[in-house]
Amino acid sequence: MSGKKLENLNVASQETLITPEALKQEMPLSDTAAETVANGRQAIYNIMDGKDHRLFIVVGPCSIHDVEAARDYATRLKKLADEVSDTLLLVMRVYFEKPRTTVGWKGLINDPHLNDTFDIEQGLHIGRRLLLDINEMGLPVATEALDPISPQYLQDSIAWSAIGARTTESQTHREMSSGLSMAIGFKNGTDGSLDVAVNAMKSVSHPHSFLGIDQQGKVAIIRTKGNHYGHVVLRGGGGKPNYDSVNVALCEQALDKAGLRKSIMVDCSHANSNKDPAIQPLVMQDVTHQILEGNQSIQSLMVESHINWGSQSLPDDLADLKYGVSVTDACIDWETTEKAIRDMRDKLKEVLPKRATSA
Ligand SMILES: O=C[C@H](O)[C@H](O)COP(=O)(O)O
Ligand SMILES: C=C(OP(=O)(O)O)C(=O)O
Repeated sequence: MSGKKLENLNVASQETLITPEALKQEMPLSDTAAETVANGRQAIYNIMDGKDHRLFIVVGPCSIHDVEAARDYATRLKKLADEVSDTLLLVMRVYFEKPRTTVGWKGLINDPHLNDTFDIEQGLHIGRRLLLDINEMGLPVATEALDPISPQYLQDSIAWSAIGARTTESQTHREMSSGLSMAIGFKNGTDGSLDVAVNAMKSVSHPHSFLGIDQQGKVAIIRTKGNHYGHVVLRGGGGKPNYDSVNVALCEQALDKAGLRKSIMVDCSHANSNKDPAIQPLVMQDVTHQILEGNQSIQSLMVESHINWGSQSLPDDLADLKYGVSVTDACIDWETTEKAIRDMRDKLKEVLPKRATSA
């Protein structure tokens, strides 16, 4: 046997993490919270199957960095969700894992103290506590499934998941999604390509076998049944939006050709807003107009919204952080969110119950 060290040459250290089972024993879902998750998932399935006339809207901060502000936001959103529930199903965007173009803060689970200490075990605890509390309020939750291990710790409390533009083409993420227990939205690529999302939907509906971990944290072969509730998320890309009626029609054609469900989510942010939050309400208005004009395939929207407008860089002294302002992409503020959602509800209230979806 060679004495040469050949592995882990670039690994600085390794630590064993709490198991998914132990975290869930410490922080179990209450009956009320479990009901919120199950009802939220079923309502989304019903919308996608054309059995529920409502639109679902994934709305909330680009990322969660302050759990108190997230609870404040959830309390406001729950009130609004109840008010518009005859027309819109509001699901709170609770994103803990941020895919970065190059480097940057990777979210609350990876670095919960926002200071490069990467206390992932604490991040899982803080994240799970928040998910339980929001579900306890009766508000269903949406997140991005980025890390292939973390779902075993958190996905029992999630009603809808996204695969991001940077990972829709990744086999690992498609395999994982084929086993997730909720509807999954696949973003088009950052260059605007739709093919990657269409291919992801094909892949995810099939069973897969791959490496993962079980509830005891042991490496396992995971064998999945396939997920039949994949759908496309149009987020724009390559410097161009794709929420307009021409791009939506092209997307419908591509889905039709591939024999896939014609269920489209429009992401009002990212390349569809050129990352300018002021554009998001305009995208919402455009989508409303498309539905009034007879569109049948847009079943959901995504909106990046926080308590206060815009974004901030992480300051050297965290005491300088502004309350309720995103530390990743810029968001619309709460007043604008309420207004845009109420406008949408008022305009679609009579029309949606009469709409025959094509999904
Ligand atoms: O939604 C958030 C960002 O658009 C995404 O995580 C990429 O961020 P970055 O380009 O700032 O790294
Ligand atoms: C990273 C995100 O979006 P995208 O994958 O579309 O860039 C997001 O929604 O937070």
